[in-house]
Amino acid sequence: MMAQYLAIKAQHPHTLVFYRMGDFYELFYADAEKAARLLDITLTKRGNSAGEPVVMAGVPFHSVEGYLARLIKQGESVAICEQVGDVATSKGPVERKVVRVVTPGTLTDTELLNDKSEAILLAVHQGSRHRLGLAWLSVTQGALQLAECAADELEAWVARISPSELLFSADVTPVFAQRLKAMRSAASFSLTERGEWQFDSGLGLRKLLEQLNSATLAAWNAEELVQAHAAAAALLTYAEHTQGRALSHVQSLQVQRDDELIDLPVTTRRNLELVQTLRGEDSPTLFSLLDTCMTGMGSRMLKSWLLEPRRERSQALQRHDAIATLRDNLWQQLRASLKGTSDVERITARIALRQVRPRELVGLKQSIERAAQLSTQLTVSDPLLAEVAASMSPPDGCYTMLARTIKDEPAALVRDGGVIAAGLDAELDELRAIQDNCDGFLLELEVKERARTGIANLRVQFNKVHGFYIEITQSQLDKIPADYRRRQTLKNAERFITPELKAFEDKALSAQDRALAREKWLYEQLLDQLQPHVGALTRLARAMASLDALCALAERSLVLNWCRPQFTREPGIEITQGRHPVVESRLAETTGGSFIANDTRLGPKQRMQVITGPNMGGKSTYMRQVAIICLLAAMGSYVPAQACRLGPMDAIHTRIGAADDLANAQSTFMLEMTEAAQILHAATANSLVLMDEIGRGTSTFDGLALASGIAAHLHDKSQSFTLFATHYFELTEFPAKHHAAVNVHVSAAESGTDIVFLHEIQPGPASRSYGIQVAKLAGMPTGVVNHARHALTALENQQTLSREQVDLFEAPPAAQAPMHSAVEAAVGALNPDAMSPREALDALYQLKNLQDKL
Ligand SMILES: Nc1ncnc2c1ncn2[C@@H]1O[C@H](COP(=O)(O)OP(=O)(O)OP(=O)(O)O)[C@@H](O)[C@H]1O
Repeated sequence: MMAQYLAIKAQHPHTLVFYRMGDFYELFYADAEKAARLLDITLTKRGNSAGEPVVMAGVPFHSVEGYLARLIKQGESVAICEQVGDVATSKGPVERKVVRVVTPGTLTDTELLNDKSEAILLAVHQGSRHRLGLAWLSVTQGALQLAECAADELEAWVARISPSELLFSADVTPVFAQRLKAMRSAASFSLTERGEWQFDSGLGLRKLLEQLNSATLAAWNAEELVQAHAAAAALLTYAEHTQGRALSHVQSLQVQRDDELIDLPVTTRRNLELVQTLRGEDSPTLFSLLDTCMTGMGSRMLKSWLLEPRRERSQALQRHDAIATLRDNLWQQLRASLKGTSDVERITARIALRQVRPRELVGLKQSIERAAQLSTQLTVSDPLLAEVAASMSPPDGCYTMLARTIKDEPAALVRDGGVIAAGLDAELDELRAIQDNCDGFLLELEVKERARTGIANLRVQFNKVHGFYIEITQSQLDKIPADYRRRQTLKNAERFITPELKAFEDKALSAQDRALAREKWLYEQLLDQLQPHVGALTRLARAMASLDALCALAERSLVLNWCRPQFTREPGIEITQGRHPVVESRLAETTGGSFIANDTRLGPKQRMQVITGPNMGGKSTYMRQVAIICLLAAMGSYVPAQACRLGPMDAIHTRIGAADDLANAQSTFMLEMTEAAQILHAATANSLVLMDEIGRGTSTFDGLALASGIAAHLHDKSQSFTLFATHYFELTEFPAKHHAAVNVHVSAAESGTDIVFLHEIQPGPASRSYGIQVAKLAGMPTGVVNHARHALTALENQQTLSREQVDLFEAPPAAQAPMHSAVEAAVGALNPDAMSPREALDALYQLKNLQDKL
């Protein structure tokens, strides 16, 4: 047996092998030690193999899901090795085989998956010329996605795709491998290395065509993406390897191009608390507020809309139209029908993978019935809803097939029997009848034997271990007939069997085994018959999910009093009485206070607001609310405002104070500057940029100087729509010299030495900063507050005396032409890809000459 185990283990060296032995999955040697540590289970030693005791640990098979979940959460993968041979006929150890490999990115078990998020498997191929190929999919969703990007964009892509597991080739460069590891520690996905031969673009193209059952990828615009094909090869090979079969349900492909989506960098997702709070919790976030979906698939769809808003706005417009239609009462009826529907998307994937459980099929049957009901409720002219209704008409015959085949309340597992409905199969019905007649036969036999032996308390019974028997108490033993054979002795009784009872037992037990085998066979038949419907069921699932997400948005818009946004061709952001939805609902829940709504006007002539005002005044809230409103509109939702008109948008960038990133050895200031630099490089005239107190991580002068430089760059070069909150009063002079910038401030009122926040955005700069009043509010000891007041007066007096007029915004003197500019210009003109080795050598000599002349 150990030889068999070691052969299997050799094929799965990096995976924990769960080796089935009777009612347990056993782990051996290093696997056992690791599992004992991770799962806190007992390590034992048994027997001997190659002169050493075998170290092992085991988990009971019926509770394996819980253990798997814990291991996967810790980033481990597990190969499930089952007995596939027949125990009765096997000589030596029963044949065993790895039937599937459970890994973080390829989970399909409902128990192991989070309802509201996908487990995504991503393969990254390091191609030539700094191009990377990406391919990803969620096995339970069956939608393949491809993309190619420049090498330096990988972090942003990975952050957006948010994989649970990332595959990379064994031959990537060490620097690339290092980058992947850095990303892993930031986002906690597992990294899986695969043989380089699996990242083959020819293989990828073949596999994609096979999967899509097509002769070309032209229809998907994916023909040229050779690097992505290579990634797809590794992705599909690995996914098939883990499932132990081809993924027949993966029938759709989508190519993502980086200029199609509104760029939401990692920092933006974090700072806007889209799906996680800054503390890493699931709520309160924008998503937790939005997600009132009735089904897990609806929630997942909604999340993908939120995190992947498109620049092109026709889809968002369609959703706005659909929400407008649903708001007329329809949403309530529809949600009532959606309530309690099963996760058709995941069930369908599990049908394709032949892992589906009987009760899931009952759920599917009921959901198909609901879908039919929903599509009749959806007789509206709205194009998107009409499309949803059309996709929801159930595949022909599917419902009847399920209804005829599966019992209404089947057992949890096929191996337990009691799954297939009566009346489907005559043979099964007959085998079941034999078992059902059992009770009657036993009663009859009991009466007969009592009469024959004259033993009044004689009992005929059955138990799983000993089978059928006649039980006679000690005192009556002298009355037993000659044909009674002893089966078992108890303290006060003996158990016997007779030839007649034995014959019945054989028949009944074999009927039970045969019925079970027949049920398994019929179940497999059903899975075969369901396979052709997988495509239609996937469409139905996606339609239901979209409808659920749209209904949730309609419900939110009514309950939270949101309005329909308008899109304009002209650039600009015009929000009337906008609110921050999460802060607003938190306020209502906690203090019952009402949120102060604010207007925002940004356009070509007024691109930047310099925002000042006291701490706690509401600057961050205001800036975030603008970004959230833009994002909600772009995803197709209504928005928390009275009115809203938005021009085109390509990105939302945010630089908002963050804690030290100790894991990556970056100080607060370094992080602040890195993030700001990234924004300055990426932002365009159609981007929204939020800058919150930039420069505060260093000395006042350095910080102020940097902040003014950054503001000038955003105003003059990027020309982005910018909200720039600052505590540097000097910056309120910025708008005087920059025509497209204005001062606004959050209002506060003083009463005596205290301060009252009004949270209103008003034109003009703030008059002062109220830092000391806020510290007092925060419970700072009176001594410290008095000391600070005194020190502040002294500082202010000193500054007035020595104030020299410094023009912060004066353009720097034209930088002297650097010594090597001619060399730089020549280097800039080179195109290495287009040069022959000879030309490259000549160019090198020319450069050397140039430098000598300088
Ligand atoms: N418009 C508003 N209406 C009602 N309450 C608000 C509003 N804006 C902010 N608040 C409340 O004030 C608190 C502080 O807001 P916020 O963090 O935006 O202030 P801030 O000006 O950015 O402060 P700091 O400068 O210290 O970062 C919020 O948590 C919220 O409770």
